[in-house]
Amino acid sequence: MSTTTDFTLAIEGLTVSFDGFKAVDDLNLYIDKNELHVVIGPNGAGKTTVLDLICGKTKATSGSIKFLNVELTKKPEHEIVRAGVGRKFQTPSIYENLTVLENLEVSYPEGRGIFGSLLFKRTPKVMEKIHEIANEIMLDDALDMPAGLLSHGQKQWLEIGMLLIQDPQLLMLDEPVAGMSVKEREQTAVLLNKISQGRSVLVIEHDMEFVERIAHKVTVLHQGKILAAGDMHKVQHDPKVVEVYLGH
Ligand SMILES: Nc1ncnc2c1ncn2[C@@H]1O[C@H](COP(=O)(O)OP(=O)(O)OP(=O)(O)O)[C@@H](O)[C@H]1O
Repeated sequence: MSTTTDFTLAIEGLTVSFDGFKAVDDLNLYIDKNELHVVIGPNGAGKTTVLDLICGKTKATSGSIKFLNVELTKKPEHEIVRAGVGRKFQTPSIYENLTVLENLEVSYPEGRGIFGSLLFKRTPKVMEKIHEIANEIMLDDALDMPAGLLSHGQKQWLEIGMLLIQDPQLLMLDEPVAGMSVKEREQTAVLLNKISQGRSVLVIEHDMEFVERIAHKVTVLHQGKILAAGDMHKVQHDPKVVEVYLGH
């Protein structure tokens, strides 16, 4: 049996109040290495707030977030990123005027962002990593293309690549397939499956067909609390989940 210390992410008793309103209320959530965990739930359930708490954008009122056994709740956002937590927001934040290759290059840990990259050397090690990631995100044929010309789905993959190149141990994605075509959704499912190998992935998603394809475990949030948790089959057939979420 796993103990708390074996988990990549162990959240216990996590609570945040906004003017007395508990957006997240005494949450416990554990994610293993190689696990792709999906959080679902109705609008306003607290899903985005959980990601905000993990990445340090919002500070917890009480409770604990342990990442690889290190307490995150008191750390500033940049230290949490450096510790190995990557987060992708819904709208991609890529550099549209730079090529795919340059976008990956500026995201390389020693690239130090867009200004540092002026002094940055394209060593064989860096180029190898860029090609490896480009291949993984299905953009190896588009390396010299300005990112602004990519399709919506490809822009999302590029941003995932920009996180992967930093080799995070926990990757968090907020509605990764919103606005994607059917084919892009299928390709994204394969991609997420691949990138969960060797790390932990936490996804917020509303598209249940997609959740069914990717989730190893599902947590259903409702009014800041866990309504149900377990594998997809279990939560899908939970009468409480059907009542507040899936039945609508
Ligand atoms: N900084 C904040 N100040 C005040 N209230 C907030 C703040 N952040 C979130 N909330 C409230 O907390 C609740 C949970 O919001 P959250 O965005 O986490 O829900 P969600 O499950 O992600 O919803 P959706 O599916 O619509 O994105 C909402 O009622 C929201 O208005």
